[in-house]
Amino acid sequence: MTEDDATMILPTVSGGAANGPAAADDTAVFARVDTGPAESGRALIELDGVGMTYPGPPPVEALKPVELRIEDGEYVAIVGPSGSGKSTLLNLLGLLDAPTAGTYWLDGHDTSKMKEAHRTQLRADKIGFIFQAFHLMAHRTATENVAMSLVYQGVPKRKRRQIAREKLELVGLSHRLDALPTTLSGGERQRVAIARALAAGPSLLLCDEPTGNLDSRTADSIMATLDELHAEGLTILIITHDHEVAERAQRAVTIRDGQLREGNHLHDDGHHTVPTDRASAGTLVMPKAP
Ligand SMILES: Nc1ncnc2c1ncn2[C@@H]1O[C@H](COP(=O)(O)OP(=O)(O)OP(=O)(O)O)[C@@H](O)[C@H]1O
Repeated sequence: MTEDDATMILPTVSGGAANGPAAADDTAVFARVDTGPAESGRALIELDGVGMTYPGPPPVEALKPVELRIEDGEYVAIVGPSGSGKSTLLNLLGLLDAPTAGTYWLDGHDTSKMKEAHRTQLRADKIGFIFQAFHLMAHRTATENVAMSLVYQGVPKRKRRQIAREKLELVGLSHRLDALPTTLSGGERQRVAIARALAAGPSLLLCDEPTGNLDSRTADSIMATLDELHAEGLTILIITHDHEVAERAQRAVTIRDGQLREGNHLHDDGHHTVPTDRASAGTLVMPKAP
């Protein structure tokens, strides 16, 4: 198991604006001092005027400057049609890319002041990723796939394997510890991916269409697992265009043409709108004028 292997766990983001104007001084990581009015919870994610313009040519403003607050322990779905900016937002929230405008606070850290190495470490410490296509390493066992995610944390090999086994047991795969991904069903592969995402004890689970490759019954059981993780206190953010997946979340936010709006407005005929009074204490403010 090498660090090169570990870097393969995350897909690379091409054509983005990483290391753009947001990257600055690696030493400047400020803990945010909350001097505002008392909030009902602690913000895990705060976007302050965060925007993303791909340089092009021609330049594409994929995310207009937005404000978004997600509190620790929330379960939020971001819904939007194709091309609305979901992947752009996911890449920013997951620290896979840096915004070209605004400030992103993750768990009190101003990520826009960080250099890439620091962002990578913060990402490994705080965020677990689940992708539609699982992104498992084909020639590694389930245990190895999970254990590799801990290489960045400097966890000794023996401990990595122990944690991997524990997480695989947690998602119901104690009988498949040494299985290769090709011998697992789609649902089992996604469970390995969930175990991997949980290995480092993240604060945030970022899920990109987690059931997109699964039949409806398997999808339901994966969503039930996410429900349980949320009940145990994990903050979960799902990016999806699937209405049923979005409805399982506590709160929905719609993205359209790079702009955010509270509630599920994926089908704007009014029949599928999730009332915002289902939302928890998190707040979202309409984007500022550019
Ligand atoms: N690297 C890039 N360079 C230039 N434009 C880009 C780049 N990546 C995305 N875009 C554009 O930004 C907009 C938002 O794209 P994004 O991939 O975030 O949408 P999406 O909602 O994830 O779409 P889908 O659901 O189809 O994956 C689109 O107009 C897209 O063409």
